[in-house]
Amino acid sequence: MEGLKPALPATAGEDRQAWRLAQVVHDTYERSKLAGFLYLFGWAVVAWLAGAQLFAPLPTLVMAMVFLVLGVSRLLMRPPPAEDAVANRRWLKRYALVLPLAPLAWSGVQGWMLLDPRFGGEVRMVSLIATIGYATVFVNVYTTVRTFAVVGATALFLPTLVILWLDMDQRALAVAMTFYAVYLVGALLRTHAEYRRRLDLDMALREQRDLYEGLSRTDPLTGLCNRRHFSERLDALATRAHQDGAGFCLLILDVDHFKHVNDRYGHAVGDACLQALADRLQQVFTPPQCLLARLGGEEFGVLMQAGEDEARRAAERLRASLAASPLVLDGRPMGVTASIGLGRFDPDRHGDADGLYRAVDSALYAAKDAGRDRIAADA
Ligand SMILES: Nc1nc2c(ncn2[C@@H]2O[C@H](COP(=O)(O)OP(=O)(O)OP(=O)(O)O)[C@@H](O)[C@H]2O)c(=O)[nH]1
Repeated sequence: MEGLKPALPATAGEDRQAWRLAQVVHDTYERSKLAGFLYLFGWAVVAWLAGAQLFAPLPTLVMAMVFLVLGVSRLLMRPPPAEDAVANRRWLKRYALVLPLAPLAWSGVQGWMLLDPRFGGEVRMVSLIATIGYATVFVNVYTTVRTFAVVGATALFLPTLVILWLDMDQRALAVAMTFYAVYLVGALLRTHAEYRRRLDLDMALREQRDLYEGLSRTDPLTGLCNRRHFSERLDALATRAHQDGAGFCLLILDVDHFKHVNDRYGHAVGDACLQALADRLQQVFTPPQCLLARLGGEEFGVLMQAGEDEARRAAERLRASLAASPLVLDGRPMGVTASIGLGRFDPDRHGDADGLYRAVDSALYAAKDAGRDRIAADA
């Protein structure tokens, strides 16, 4: 059975961290899930251009299979549920091992193409352009985690750079590629910083939304739910009761002669009294079984996922507690009593949430008429 916990306004620090982690995991997966197949495509193009399937059929096929398997393994590594921070952390660690494998394998075939004259100058040039392209994609796409981008781009670029620098005939290319590598480092730092800023902004917006959502449901004086949220939950419970017969009770509590408190001690003391009463109510009607709200003035409502007997016992506990020990305001005792109306939702009799509310309100008035400080049930 779904609990009746009130929605909390603020996002806790731990929750914030988990959200951020889940976002990084989600973005990393979405950006990279198909990129692994780019290497397979690149290899198919250069191998076909060079006719590698004719002069080295087995290595050509093996490398194609390697790129295929690495592409599929990325695709299959679906992220865990966002709320499971431990699983998300584990996923990132495992992904950090899988992600650089494809660039590393590409680096291997790139080295082969540079060192084996059968590939020819044109194919070498195409493969170098592909290497530059892959490294550029890496620093732009995997900036979700800076280490991913650094390790991937290094795996792609470094072996090629070393081979080019060692070959006296390729010095011009080596210089050009080195300049590009330096540019990539700058681009990586910038895109990573931009990604972090975007996450910060998303987080701030999410917190603002949570805050306003929380405020729109909360009574500012007592911190309990407000009438609007209470009515929504009451409607939802009544609708569900029609569907699956899940029973629940409504209690409406009204402080007796509250006007006297205000008249005698002033409005500020009256406010403190309502706050102290809200605290006392929370000791008796606890979530997730109960949802508590201030309906307005000195009137409170309780939704309780329980039968009528249990609701009546809880109401009696509250009434007895108020009678036995006064509220304490600033160290001073303040004795108040309350009248309580209660009723269990009966779809046939009440029809809908409004029907139940009217019936319980009548029970409350009956309790007032009968002398206050008592509980009356909807007949
Ligand atoms: N301090 C304070 N008083 C409030 C607030 N809202 C309503 N009240 C007061 O609550 C009192 C309600 O008075 P009545 O409706 O006559 O009810 P009562 O005096 O409790 O009498 P019974 O309900 O018949 O037992 C009024 O004096 C209102 O001014 C509030 O937010 N703070």
